[in-house]
Amino acid sequence: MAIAYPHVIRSEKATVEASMMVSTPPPSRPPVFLSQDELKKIAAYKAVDFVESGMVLGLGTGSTAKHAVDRIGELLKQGKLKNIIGIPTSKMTHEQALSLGIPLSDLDTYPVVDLAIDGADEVDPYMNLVKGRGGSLLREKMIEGACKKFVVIVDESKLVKHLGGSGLAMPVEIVPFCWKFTAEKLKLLFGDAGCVAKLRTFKENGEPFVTDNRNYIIDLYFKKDIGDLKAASDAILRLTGVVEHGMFLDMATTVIVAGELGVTLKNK
Ligand SMILES: O=C[C@H](O)[C@H](O)[C@H](O)COP(=O)(O)O
Repeated sequence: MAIAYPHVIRSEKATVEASMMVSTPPPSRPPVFLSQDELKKIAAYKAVDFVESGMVLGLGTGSTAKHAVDRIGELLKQGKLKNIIGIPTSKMTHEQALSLGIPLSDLDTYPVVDLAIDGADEVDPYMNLVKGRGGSLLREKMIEGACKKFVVIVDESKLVKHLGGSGLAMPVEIVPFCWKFTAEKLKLLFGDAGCVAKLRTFKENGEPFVTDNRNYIIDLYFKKDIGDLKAASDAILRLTGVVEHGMFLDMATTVIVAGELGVTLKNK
């Protein structure tokens, strides 16, 4: 069930409704228009409610997870959280957490993580995810795979009927050696789904995007549903040259979705 925000109006439809209200008496409290970033922040703050003092925390990467890390830093500063150990899922989050004074460690020292909070690029109805459009999928999968609880935070734009359904990238991290060869193999794996495989590059100079682990990313785009996700995952991982892919199957334990009607929590 959705937890509604009081006096919130969002979306084009709601904006029209709000503009029609001009000639009517103003409501006792004015409507609030929430941006996508504000929705991300709402989901992130809700997830931080699950954090308790003494926890070892997986710290996610991306614009949504950034709000959660900021919030954890704030609560530590206020003394409302104590003895937290953060395990960052990227160099970027590492820098952010350091700047906030969050004590950091790694999986070598803490092989079991109490809770991870992270965003996602797509979430299907079974809580399977696409991640890695920011390029951090390998460290994310290692850390989130070691968690007792993995809370995913998204705004409602991330919900899809099936993975790949947004028409946007499904990232695969590969070694740079003979990347064209690996990209071609990936494309051929999903020929039936009308797959396009593209090396991720920087728009400015066309240079390949390099991950925190010094690898490349091949972005897969599907015209059709790829079907059996477990079979797809196994097939990708069997290719020599592939390091990891961005499908996070059966890993999320909670998904928090912030939308125009409120926040929904789905647990496994
Ligand atoms: O590599 C990036 C991560 O998987 C992010 O968690 C994911 O791309 C979602 O990012 P955002 O919250 O910025 O949409």
